Amino acid sequence: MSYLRLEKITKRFGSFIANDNISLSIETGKIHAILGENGAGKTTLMNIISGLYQPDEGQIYLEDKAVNFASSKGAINQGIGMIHQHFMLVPQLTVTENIILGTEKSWRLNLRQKQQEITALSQAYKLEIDPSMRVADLPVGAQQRVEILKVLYRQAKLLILDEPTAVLTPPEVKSLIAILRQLAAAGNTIIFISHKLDEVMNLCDTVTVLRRGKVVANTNTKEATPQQLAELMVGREVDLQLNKSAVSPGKVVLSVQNLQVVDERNITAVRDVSFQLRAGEILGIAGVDGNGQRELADAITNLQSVKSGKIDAVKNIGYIPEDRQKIGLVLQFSIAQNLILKAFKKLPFSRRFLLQKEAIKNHAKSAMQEFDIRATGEDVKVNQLSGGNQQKVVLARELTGEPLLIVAMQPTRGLDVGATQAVHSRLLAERKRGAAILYISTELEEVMAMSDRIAVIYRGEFLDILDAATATVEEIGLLMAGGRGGQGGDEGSNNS
Ligand SMILES: Nc1ncnc2c1ncn2[C@@H]1O[C@H](COP(=O)(O)OP(=O)(O)OP(=O)(O)O)[C@@H](O)[C@H]1O
Repeated sequence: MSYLRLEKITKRFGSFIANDNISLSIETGKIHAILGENGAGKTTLMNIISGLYQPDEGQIYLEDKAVNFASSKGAINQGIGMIHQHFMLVPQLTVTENIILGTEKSWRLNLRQKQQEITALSQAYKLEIDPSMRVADLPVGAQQRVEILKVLYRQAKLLILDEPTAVLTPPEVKSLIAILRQLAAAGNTIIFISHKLDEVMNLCDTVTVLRRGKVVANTNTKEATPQQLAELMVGREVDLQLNKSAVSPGKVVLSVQNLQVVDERNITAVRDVSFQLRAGEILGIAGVDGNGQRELADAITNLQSVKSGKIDAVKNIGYIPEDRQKIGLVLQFSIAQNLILKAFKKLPFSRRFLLQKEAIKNHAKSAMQEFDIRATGEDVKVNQLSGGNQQKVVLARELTGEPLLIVAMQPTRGLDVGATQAVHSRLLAERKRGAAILYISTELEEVMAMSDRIAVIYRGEFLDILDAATATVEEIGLLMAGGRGGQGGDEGSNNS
């Protein structure tokens, strides 16, 4: 029997159709993937299933019964649990407090009893967690387990996970996959949104592919190849291979000597780091999240002061920060405004202190075309864009103006296969032009494919700098875990 069935769901934002006549059905106990390009309508559809939005047309059925949710509370009451991409936990509260938040009606709260209940629940589903810990002190993977426990505590039977692996380290991804398999085996139904085709192939039983708001395929994953799914998503042939040409490095563009940086809590985040980066070269930085990458990138781009050591860098730097919502974008501004954040005082955007509307508009139009930013117009506010399209706005701004140094931190996080491929080839073209690139990513395969040399960062230190042509996954993987082996599950020194 189908647990969830959608019939002809349509959702419009003004004249824009985000979900167009969507029908699909998921059987009880199955793991179902939703695939689609950035802006294809995946999150909108999930928001409808979880009661946050109401469809303009169409009907939702749970176990063949028609249901209508007036709010997310209504959906939760019917056993639908949404695990968001950006966690909705209160960092200052403990795991237990976060889980029971909003569910307790009684005045007399027995926290110890609740803690025991939550321990039992976490053991039943093998969701390792200490219920008395403060959420702020947990690594990202553990915070996600709290989110999952929170919906299980509310007796969710259908769990929706929106790009759950985007923020996880490889060991955390492995553990999440095991958890999801177990939840499905226990009779829960799961919807899994991801841009990573290998994860979808490995984990999911069935898949729906969306393109521009419409269903283009409903199929069993076993009956499809990653290549076919990618092509269904983007509607054309895609080349999943990178074509990297040989470039001989030029003059030194960035030189870092004995750099020490402390984080916001005054803890040393970058320790005695030294390296040089030349024009036309990509230095990859591999490492588990939270090992000083962000502080290093912020120091090089002048966003964070250094404690000691020296950075000599060119002035013209493009920075793609990790957290686009906090430092990459002004969410209340339009696409056009965000695209000129760095250059609004300059010609042609400003003349005698007057903003030049036409020039700003034309610039936005061509950037949107070049970077394939999908929106109805350049005056759309960035907070109305899908996650992937927000990332493209940052890329478009930072790569315009031929920067000599590009610091790219997780530049493809949240991007679909087509956009990821476009970013990779764009960065390789920038390298060919002579830009020096610092490519920081927790995705080992991506670092290996893009880089000329690879530095491995662990607890703020560069443990080694290897030649990408000869380095092996095993070698780098071992260094990422501290180089001494047996620490494969390390989740980093902090949870930034
Ligand atoms: N509140 C809103 N107002 C106007 N347009 C919106 C709103 N929410 C979403 N959209 C538009 O609907 C489309 C679908 O967005 P949605 O977030 O569902 O995409 P997605 O498939 O989840 O993309 P991504 O992979 O980038 O997260 C996008 O073009 C987006 O700009």
